[in-house]
Amino acid sequence: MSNKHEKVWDDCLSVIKDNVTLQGFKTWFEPIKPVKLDNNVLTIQVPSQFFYEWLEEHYIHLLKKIIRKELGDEGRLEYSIIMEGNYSDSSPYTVKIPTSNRRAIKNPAVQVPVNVGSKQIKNPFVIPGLKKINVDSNLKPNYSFENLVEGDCNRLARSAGFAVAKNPGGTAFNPLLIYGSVGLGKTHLAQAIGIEIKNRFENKTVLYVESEKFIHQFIDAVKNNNVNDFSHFYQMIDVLIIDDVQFLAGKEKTQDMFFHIFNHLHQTGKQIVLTSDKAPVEMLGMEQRLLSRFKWGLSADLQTPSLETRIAILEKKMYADGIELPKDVVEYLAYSITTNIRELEGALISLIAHSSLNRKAVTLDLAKQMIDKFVKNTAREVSIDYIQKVVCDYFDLPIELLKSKTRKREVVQARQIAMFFAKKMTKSSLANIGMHCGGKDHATVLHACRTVNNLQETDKQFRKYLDDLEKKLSIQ
Ligand SMILES: Nc1ncnc2c1ncn2[C@@H]1O[C@H](COP(=O)(O)OP(=O)(O)OP(=O)(O)O)[C@@H](O)[C@H]1O
Repeated sequence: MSNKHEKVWDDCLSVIKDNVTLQGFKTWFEPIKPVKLDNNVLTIQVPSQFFYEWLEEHYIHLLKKIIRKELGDEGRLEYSIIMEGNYSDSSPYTVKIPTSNRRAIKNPAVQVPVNVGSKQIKNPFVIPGLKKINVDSNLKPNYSFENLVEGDCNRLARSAGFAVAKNPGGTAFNPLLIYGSVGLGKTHLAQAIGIEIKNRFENKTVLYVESEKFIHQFIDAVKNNNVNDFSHFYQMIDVLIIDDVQFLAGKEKTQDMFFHIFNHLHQTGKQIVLTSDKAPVEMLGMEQRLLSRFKWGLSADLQTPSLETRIAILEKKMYADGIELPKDVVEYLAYSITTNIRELEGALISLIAHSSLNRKAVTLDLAKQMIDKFVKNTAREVSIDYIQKVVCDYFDLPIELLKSKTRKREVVQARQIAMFFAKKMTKSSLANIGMHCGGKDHATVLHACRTVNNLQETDKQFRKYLDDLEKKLSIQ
């Protein structure tokens, strides 16, 4: 016949089983051993301090309820924690904390002495680094799939991400590596996957972590002899999202640890999502065995968005924030900032802030002043598209005509002017300019530039057109 403490714990387990997922039960309750029952205090033995913290963070209410039910209002629970590397040792240390004492965990400054044989340990609840991990809370609700505008630039990565979210760990895209240059939406997409998984599979543990944080947690774990807890923690995750994995380059020990975590997760059918600013082939300082694993799944890149996608992103953002702006301002922003969506959003925000602080309406002129300052330090030139748009607006012509092969006089002149400014204000080759302007060759562009130069010397009205247009196009 089992002892009283075993019987009580058995009864507790049968209630717990009905209230947690099977996976949660296996992971967090099966390893627990009841130790004793004294004066309505049930002591249970848990495999590590981290394990104890986890129970307190995630199952406190359930445990309290059950203990009260089993042992009455005076019932309490105490943990006996097995020290690191001592799993089956019979000399665990006991944390004399009832389940209701959460202060010790929430506030690391609280000193709680714990007896370990004759030694006193202070702050047994603080596992530097690990303390800061808050599973599931690292997902920002705004970074959802709904808010991620789809375009040619991200179609593959986005749909692979969505497939992963529908079936985490169950597709060939494991790991899913999303790469691309700065500010193109890697974090947004990686988080969208996490959010979608949480929406679809409530019980899955999703963790988003920046690689730098992972590195620091690991360093702290080494310093504090908590490496087992660290790896145990990461091996429990169902969906591990590591952002900016390129920062692991050159960090051999961390890569080693990550390699083991990766293998464990992959073998147990867990999903891994990685982001990087480089393709795997370009990641110098990364161990070969890790690189080859990165290539097991799918590497999908994010490209710079097209003009239409940039406009759609701005419109989505404005809609979400309840902002309305004149169409030409939105277009100007999208035309001006081409390679970084974060900058594009930043420009929009500064513009709105500036206009509301100074109580000025947002006009194209204001946008120009602001944006030109905003992107001063980034390599920037007006695009051929923008020049064509401004020229067509000025002459009130549809842009399609300018891009067509028509030889109507007024269209030819506008086209030549657009070519002239494109040559003057962009680094595009003559051939490229020609291609944008009705599929002309480089000689036609050269001819256009000469014609415009000649006309501005001889025709006053024509020179006025050029001055007006130059002002509109100018970057201060
Ligand atoms: N397709 C998109 N639709 C809507 N917003 C987007 C899109 N792509 C990026 N963004 C927005 O652009 C901003 C920058 O994106 P994010 O931080 O994900 O870029 P990143 O590639 O991770 O950058 P970094 O390389 O600096 O880490 C975010 O506010 C994000 O919401």
